[in-house]
Amino acid sequence: MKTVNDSAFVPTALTIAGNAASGAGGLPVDLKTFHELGVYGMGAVTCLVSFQADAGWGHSFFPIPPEQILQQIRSAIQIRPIEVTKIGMLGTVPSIEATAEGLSLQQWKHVVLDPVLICKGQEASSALAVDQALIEHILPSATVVTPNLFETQALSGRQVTTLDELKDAARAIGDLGVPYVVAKGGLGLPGEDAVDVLWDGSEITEFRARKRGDQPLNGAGCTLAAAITAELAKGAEVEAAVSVAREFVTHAIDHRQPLNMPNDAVWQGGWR
Ligand SMILES: Nc1ncnc2c1ncn2[C@@H]1O[C@H](COP(=O)(O)OP(=O)(O)O)[C@@H](O)[C@H]1O
Ligand SMILES: Cc1ncc(COP(=O)(O)O)c(C=O)c1O
Repeated sequence: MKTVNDSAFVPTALTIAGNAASGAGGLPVDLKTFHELGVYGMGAVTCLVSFQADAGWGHSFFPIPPEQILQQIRSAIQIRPIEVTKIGMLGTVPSIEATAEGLSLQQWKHVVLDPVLICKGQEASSALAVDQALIEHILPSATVVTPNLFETQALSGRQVTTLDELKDAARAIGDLGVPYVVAKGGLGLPGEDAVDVLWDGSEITEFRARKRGDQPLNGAGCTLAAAITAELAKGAEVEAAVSVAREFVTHAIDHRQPLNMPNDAVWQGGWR
């Protein structure tokens, strides 16, 4: 590896995620977040997502061939040393298998899994096969997993309607073998605050922010997981990384941008 100027060297993170043409989900969100937090971002695209304005904003989903997903991961780790990766939408079972093979090419300090099962508004039944394959092939490599309320229920097999149930579900997901679980209550639990919980195998820590409005925001979940990834790439411990990421996503929500789509997009710019 060439090193020209060590003081200019910035930490690196790899995102393995889908591209949302809106710029408000997946790989573009991750790279914007990495950049804003001072991390050199690299990317392997797993699928292409676009939205059809003339068809009720339905999703159009196109998977990248599995061998190309593997090739991108191999290429990224050959180009620059990477210790930390974030996994977003994989979308299909073959894509999940290719990603697992890519992960097995080297040791990772942290693998942050945002277990995106479906896009906001997509048919819930399509999540089932993906859910099982993620548990089987990716979860064993993950050091941190960041499920939203829907994904928390899917991964834990429990209904979650209260904060106590969210904590129990986070513990249950930890029992699947993931060292750190960040279960996001977000807008889905009652109360004035959006509450997330971190389960580290022995303690629960709560992270709260006043709810900003009552509409979901495109890119909030990706931004949170990408910010955790960036902080871990800079050497933070997991709890400190989640704390910064919570502040960062709240900033991005406060700077939301309107889209010609049902929900606004978060915007990461202007952070500190
Ligand atoms: N309206 C909101 N106000 C404040 N925080 C929010 C709001 N919506 C989501 N969050 C926070 O943003 C992050 C992403 O949450 P969420 O939208 O539930 O994830 P996802 O995008 O994966 O569904 C979490 O930290 C959640 O608590
Ligand atoms: C490619 C891709 N990844 C991830 C997501 C999830 O994004 P969010 O951060 O809004 O949960 C979406 C949603 O549209 C997407 O299209």
